[in-house]
Amino acid sequence: SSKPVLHYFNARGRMECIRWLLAAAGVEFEEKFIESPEDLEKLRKDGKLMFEQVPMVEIDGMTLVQTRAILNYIATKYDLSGKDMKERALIDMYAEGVADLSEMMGQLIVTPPDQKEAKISLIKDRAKNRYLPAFEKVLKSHGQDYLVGNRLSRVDIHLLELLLYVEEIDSSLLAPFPLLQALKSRLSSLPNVKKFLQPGSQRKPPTDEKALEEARKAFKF
Ligand SMILES: N[C@@H](CCC(=O)N[C@@H](CS(=O)(=O)O)C(=O)NCC(=O)O)C(=O)O
Repeated sequence: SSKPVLHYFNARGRMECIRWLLAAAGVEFEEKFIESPEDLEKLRKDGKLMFEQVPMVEIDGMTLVQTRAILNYIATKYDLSGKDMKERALIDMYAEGVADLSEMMGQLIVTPPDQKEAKISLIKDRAKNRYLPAFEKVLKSHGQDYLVGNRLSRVDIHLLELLLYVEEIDSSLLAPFPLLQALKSRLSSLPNVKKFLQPGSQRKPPTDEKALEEARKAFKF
């Protein structure tokens, strides 16, 4: 089928931002879930995983791995990476900031219980005092509806995804940031995003111990 095919386990992990970007671009995609070590081994043996790892996306005749490379390809293809070099530089800069906080949050699920509390308070501190203020300031600086170039780009989608994760941890964290709250509701009502936010879409729930167990089984970590 001409639809992209996403290979990953049935959870958020590193693939969720790719699901978000495709959905926001209005691109239908298929998913092949890795549910056992054999599933992963087969992909490896078939030479589909350049670094023996997933996420892997089959798109336009290519077998892409490396999350950022996949995101870059999708963003460029669907005109979500700015109109020129300077917009692209801002988009990349902001997207890396989103990725840094997302990475901290993504590690929570594999943080030993005795370190979880400390990790959560560090994440809340970074969100409240470093990352969210930085994005609020960008919106305040230009008064536009999107972070870059006054039109939708990949970083709006990445930030929306992050804001939802921040709220999952502590819904009061967005309270000091009215422009981020407004961005969140504007983006959430874009038709493609609204659809992805509905129950029954390919958006994944928070990773619970069960999903982690599944991944551990398949990845033997
Ligand atoms: N830099 C890679 C890292 C990918 C990665 O570490 N994948 C893990 C799975 S997960 O961390 O995304 O859940 C993997 O395949 N691990 C198996 C292995 O490295 O042998 C990316 O961004 O895609």
